[in-house]
Amino acid sequence: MTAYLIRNVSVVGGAPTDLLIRDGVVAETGAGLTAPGATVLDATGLVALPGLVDLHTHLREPGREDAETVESGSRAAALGGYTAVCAMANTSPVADTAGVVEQVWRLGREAGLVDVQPIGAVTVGLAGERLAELGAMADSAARVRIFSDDGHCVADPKLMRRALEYVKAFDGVIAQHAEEPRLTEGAQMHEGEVSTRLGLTGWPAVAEEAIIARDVLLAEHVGSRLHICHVSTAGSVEVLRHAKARGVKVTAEVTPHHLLLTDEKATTYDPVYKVNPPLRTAADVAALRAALADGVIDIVATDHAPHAVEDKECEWAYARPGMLGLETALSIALDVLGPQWDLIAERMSRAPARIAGLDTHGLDPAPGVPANLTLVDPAARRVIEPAELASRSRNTPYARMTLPGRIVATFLRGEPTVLDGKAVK
Ligand SMILES: NC(=O)N[C@@H](CC(=O)O)C(=O)O
Repeated sequence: MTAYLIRNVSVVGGAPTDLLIRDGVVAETGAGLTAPGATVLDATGLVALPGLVDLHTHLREPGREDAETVESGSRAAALGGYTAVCAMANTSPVADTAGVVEQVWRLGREAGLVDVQPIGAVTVGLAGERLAELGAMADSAARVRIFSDDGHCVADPKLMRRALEYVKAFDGVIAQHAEEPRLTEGAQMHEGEVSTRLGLTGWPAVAEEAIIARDVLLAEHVGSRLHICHVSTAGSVEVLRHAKARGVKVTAEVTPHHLLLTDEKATTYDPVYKVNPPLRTAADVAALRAALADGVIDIVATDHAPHAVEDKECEWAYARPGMLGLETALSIALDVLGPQWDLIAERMSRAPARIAGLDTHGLDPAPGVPANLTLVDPAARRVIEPAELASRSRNTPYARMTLPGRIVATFLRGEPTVLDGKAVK
């Protein structure tokens, strides 16, 4: 194994120091280290963060390998500074059995670019009718701890209650896609002034808020862990604030796009801006940013949702919802939060690792810690060119935008997956 001596790096925003990486761990830190035989990287001006952890990634394999594979999504993740991603269950077949989650887990190991932690479906086929084999997925080689029907809401309150009760046995968590389906029938975008102007059927904020309110009460009642996917409204933030003040075991994520973009984008009729939940108003964006800063929202999760060209470059009504996220998330966080490195490390690495139970991730670089880390150049600016992305899909909402920050290197267990801003394999 090659040793790496990273010179003059700011660890999570601290004073510059050297980091020696050897045998998969951070072996030493301090000024002026020497290490004969080590590969030296001059990291002057760079910031080292614990490798980012994405709690919400769609890798599309099995089933839609034309849009993404475990390998292409893993490469996109590494280039985005990630060392672990949690793969959503809405594949084809659905990841609702030990066999499918083990397949995804094994493909992740073979790609070897990030740790791929499969998420299991809550209900068979995401159909919302009966519970999937949660225990078998938990006991499988993939050791599933997060369960989600993401893309669909677990709408039946009795099933949701049973799922919450069931996963307590292995400290699991139910990640809810909060969308009351009766309130979003035919919805095309956020329900509000813009949808009225465009004459498009709206997805009202209350469809999200009502499910979150119900589920925090259920989680409190049964004493279970609940996680809320892609929170998108100011009202949801208030419900979560209330629940957390009561001591409910609830965590929540926000996506980069909900921190930056608004429903005004729909006026372009460009389906790249169609996403679920939809882009909301500027007031929602402001509330989400404040909640991310004060901790009511625990983490940034990408909801990386690759889609093939034919599913995106069509009329708005026929386009699939979803946006790419892995290769741009850190830049959006930097844009929105500024160089608050400790906050970025907390919201994009430490907290998601804790929620997912990934105990070798989310640890600040320090002696003895597994060398899962990323080096960021905060001064760099880059223009997003869809054709240059590692994802198999092209549906980024940031095409040709200039964004701050660049991932220079990523290390997974001491081996570089990205060097000089390029994937190593
Ligand atoms: N977030 C999205 O817009 N899309 C997700 C699933 C979903 O939540 O609809 C996808 O899998 O494409």
